[in-house]
Amino acid sequence: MSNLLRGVNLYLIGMMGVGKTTVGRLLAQELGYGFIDTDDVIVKAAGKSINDIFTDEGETGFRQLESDVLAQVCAYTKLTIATGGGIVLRQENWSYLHHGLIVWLDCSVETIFNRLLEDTTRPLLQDSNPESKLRSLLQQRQPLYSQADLHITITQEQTPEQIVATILAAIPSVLKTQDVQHQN
Ligand SMILES: Nc1ncnc2c1ncn2[C@@H]1O[C@H](COP(=O)(O)OP(=O)(O)OP(=O)(O)O)[C@@H](O)[C@H]1O
Ligand SMILES: O=C(O)C1=C[C@@H](O)[C@@H](O)[C@H](O)C1
Ligand SMILES: [Mg+2]
Repeated sequence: MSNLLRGVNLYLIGMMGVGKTTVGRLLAQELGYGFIDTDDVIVKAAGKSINDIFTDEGETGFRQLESDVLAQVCAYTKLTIATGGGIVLRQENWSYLHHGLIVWLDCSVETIFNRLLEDTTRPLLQDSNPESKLRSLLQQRQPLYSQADLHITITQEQTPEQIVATILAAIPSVLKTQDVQHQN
């Protein structure tokens, strides 16, 4: 599989909890690519948790760190990059994302809500009504996520391995479109 993308980076975007980190790690193995998670890089660089970054520097401070990390990461090749759920919010980030192939992982709010019920590491979900917060975030972000090259809809039952197989099977169709575009 290592030749499938010819070294072009693959960016996973989508709502928090959809599985970008989980799927991205496996996908990188299948592609023979390195794996990077922008949230992890931010936490290491800042020396504190995402919750603490939001508390100390606000969402604006976090988004700046996120853009800085993305700008650095996109200088490399042969990477699968799991992004944070809000990476799509800043327009400048799109110029970095478009260096690679962008895959939107999409699933229902119910699935995300069930997965993150006990999880306190997503500051934007520390809300009196996290399910409604998820719905409004998705409504706001859907037009942005839909700018991805590939839209992969996943069901609650699909395993990470099955999702990886679905993505790998869909990649050639997108590459063909891009090749055709280059010829025109
Ligand atoms: N296909 C799956 N089936 C069952 N559980 C899953 C699946 N994918 C991810 N999970 C679980 O859902 C939770 C969230 O997954 P993950 O951290 O990969 O999401 P994410 O998209 O990276 O979220 P964030 O944007 O917050 O980083 C984790 O507990 C993970 O184990
Ligand atoms: O959806 C979001 O805005 C976020 C998702 C996570 O990946 C983290 O980047 C952070 O919790 C913010
Ligand atoms: Mg993640």
